[in-house]
Amino acid sequence: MDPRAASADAELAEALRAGLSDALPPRLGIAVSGGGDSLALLYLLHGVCAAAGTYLASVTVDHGLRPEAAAEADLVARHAAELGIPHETLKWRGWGGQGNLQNAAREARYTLMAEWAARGNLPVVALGHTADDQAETVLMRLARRAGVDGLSAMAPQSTRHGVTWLRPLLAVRREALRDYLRRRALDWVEDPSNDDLQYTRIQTRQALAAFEPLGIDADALADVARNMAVAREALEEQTDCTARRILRLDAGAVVLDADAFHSQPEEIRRRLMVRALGWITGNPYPPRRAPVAALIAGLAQGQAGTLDGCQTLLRRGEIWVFREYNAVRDRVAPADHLWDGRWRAVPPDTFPDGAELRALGPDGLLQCPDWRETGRPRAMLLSTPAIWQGENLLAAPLAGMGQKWHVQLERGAGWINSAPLSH
Ligand SMILES: Nc1ncnc2c1ncn2[C@@H]1O[C@H](COP(=O)(O)OP(=O)(O)OP(=O)(O)O)[C@@H](O)[C@H]1O
Repeated sequence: MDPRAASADAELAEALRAGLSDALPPRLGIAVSGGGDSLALLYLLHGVCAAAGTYLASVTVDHGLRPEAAAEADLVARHAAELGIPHETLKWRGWGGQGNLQNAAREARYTLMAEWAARGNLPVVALGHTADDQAETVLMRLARRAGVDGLSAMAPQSTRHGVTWLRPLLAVRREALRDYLRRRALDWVEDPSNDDLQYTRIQTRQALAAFEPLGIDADALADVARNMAVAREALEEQTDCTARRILRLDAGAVVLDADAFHSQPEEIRRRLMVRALGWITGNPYPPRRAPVAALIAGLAQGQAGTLDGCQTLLRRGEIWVFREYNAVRDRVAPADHLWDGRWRAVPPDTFPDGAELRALGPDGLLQCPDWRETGRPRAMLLSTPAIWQGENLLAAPLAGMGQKWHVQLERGAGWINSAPLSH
């Protein structure tokens, strides 16, 4: 091999090792679309895994959206066979013609691949995202006016559907991977949608080329993402520390010391509020910045507010964030089922026939003479879980009625804070 090619190969292997940072797991999966990035990763990882004694298995999802898809999956299968790597093709035929096709295909792809990984006992799966993908993601996030989190773009390691996804090529340019394949005379698939301007990612790719003369190239934007990821980690750590000091959980609500909260920097206040809302609703997507800022500004003036199915109010120097009654008033579940995605009832002995979980509401609260002794705001108690039999209130444990019943939160404090908190 000529020395320049050998040194390009060595550089790539080194970049991959740096991208893997941690030791390889004993069993690793790899998702290969047949495109240049993931095919090069297949060959690169084959070498690294063989040296490390790691078992490697590969997968391709055939979305059935293009006539060539099956042949492309076969191409990957042949490459894998050549290397002695097990390969499986998973077929997706679930497109119902509704909504955004790219999003539906991606969601289905990750679900299918996670199921494959679970079946094959592969807790970690590698993906072929490159510095170019990262840069395009940063640009697309700019269009959405992202902050530090959004501009951190894709993480080198993330968990989804119970699988750890690795992106060891995030610092490697797409072209370097194609050169690697060309040096080996290996064919890859060019996705024909690359020429199709209707997809934002493709438009972004082309816009990036226009920025290059200004020094805003893929390497620069991938660096921005890394810088933002470091800043994000510091902000999260600061949010953790602050939460441990000024936040407590009470009966499914989040309670914050108001003075301490308002003396925090704006970004920490925002993160605390977003965590509180997310812990209550279970929604992994944070609300937009502007309404969160408005909610916090309102609280500083002593005003109650609502956002994302939650309510906030200020009472005796504390900010209460809790489920909004209107968001759960129509939610009904059999008493032995989960209610509002997070509550479970525990009966004194067995569940009575026809017992249901519903919000306590104003009528129920009238039947709880001791509710004031709980120290909880009235508005908050309205949305707490109560056990009903028709119109008959059997118990409202969080409002001090029917003490033999209990209600338990399924969602642990870990959702809001790494520190153990009581509820
Ligand atoms: N059909 C597929 N089968 C297996 N793996 C795939 C498939 N499509 C994509 N991948 C994996 O995902 C990586 C990223 O692919 P691509 O950039 O096309 O996906 P995306 O949809 O743009 O991004 P993301 O999947 O992160 O949302 C590939 O390098 C490959 O590892």
